[in-house]
Amino acid sequence: AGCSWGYGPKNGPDHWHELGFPIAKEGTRQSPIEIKNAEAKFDQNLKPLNLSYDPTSSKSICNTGTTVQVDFDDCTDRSVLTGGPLCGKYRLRQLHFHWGACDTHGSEHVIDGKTFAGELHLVHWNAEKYCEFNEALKAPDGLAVIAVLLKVCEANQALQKIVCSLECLKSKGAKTDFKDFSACSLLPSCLQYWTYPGSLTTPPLCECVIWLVLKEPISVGADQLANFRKLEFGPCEPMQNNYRPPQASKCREIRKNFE
Ligand SMILES: COc1ccc(C[C@H]2SC(=O)NC2=O)c(OC)c1
Ligand SMILES: [Zn+2]
Repeated sequence: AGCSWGYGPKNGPDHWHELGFPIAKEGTRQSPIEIKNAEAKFDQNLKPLNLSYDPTSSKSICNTGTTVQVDFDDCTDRSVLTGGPLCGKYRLRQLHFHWGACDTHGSEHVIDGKTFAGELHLVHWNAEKYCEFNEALKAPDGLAVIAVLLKVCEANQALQKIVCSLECLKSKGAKTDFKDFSACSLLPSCLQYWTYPGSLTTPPLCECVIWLVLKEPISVGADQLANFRKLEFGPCEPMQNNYRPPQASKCREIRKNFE
């Protein structure tokens, strides 16, 4: 088997199509994209996002080798997302981050030409319509991912519990208990969003995601973000720039629930 995908010069986003994921090049709804606010259409029928997260549903936090990820118990409807453009109940499965080598870039979505220092993804799947996550991956409405942009300014108290756990997650595969974490504490106060049909932003790049990109970023302290960069992809390879750049919009409609 060829070298596995990653974010390096030989196995990064520009190579994913030749590493077994042709959809990277041939797909019609690949993510992330650049969001141009003026071209997004206000849709009065878009409902507010309705999040009901049970903090006791958080289980563990791990270094996946490409990001740091908090996993939740998604066997029942303990933490769910409804509303927005969504039909049905989407269960929170995991949250993870993307960030840069420096504070000027690192986000996956780009807003009117502006890149952010990083991006938080809260991954949900349509457990009302599909029996299991892997089935949802094959469906155009299988997943709903909330994207929150990270801007470097004051430290973020809600992030601190994650930042403190990073020192024991340096190596790929490291994992530790992560109980009683309130995912909603990471969200900004304003939940206005852009929404568009897209994909996973890493292989297998399935075109199964309804994206919900929040307009309001959350803050992260410069030294908090510096701690993320101490994680490793692999031995002596600092985990940074683990983001895919924007992909062709291919005339997709982006809607927003604000004027
Ligand atoms: C095999 O299933 C997968 C594989 C990868 C991811 C993670 C991707 S998708 C995203 O939004 N950001 C990422 O890094 C995933 O997430 C739902 C599901
Ligand atoms: Zn992601």
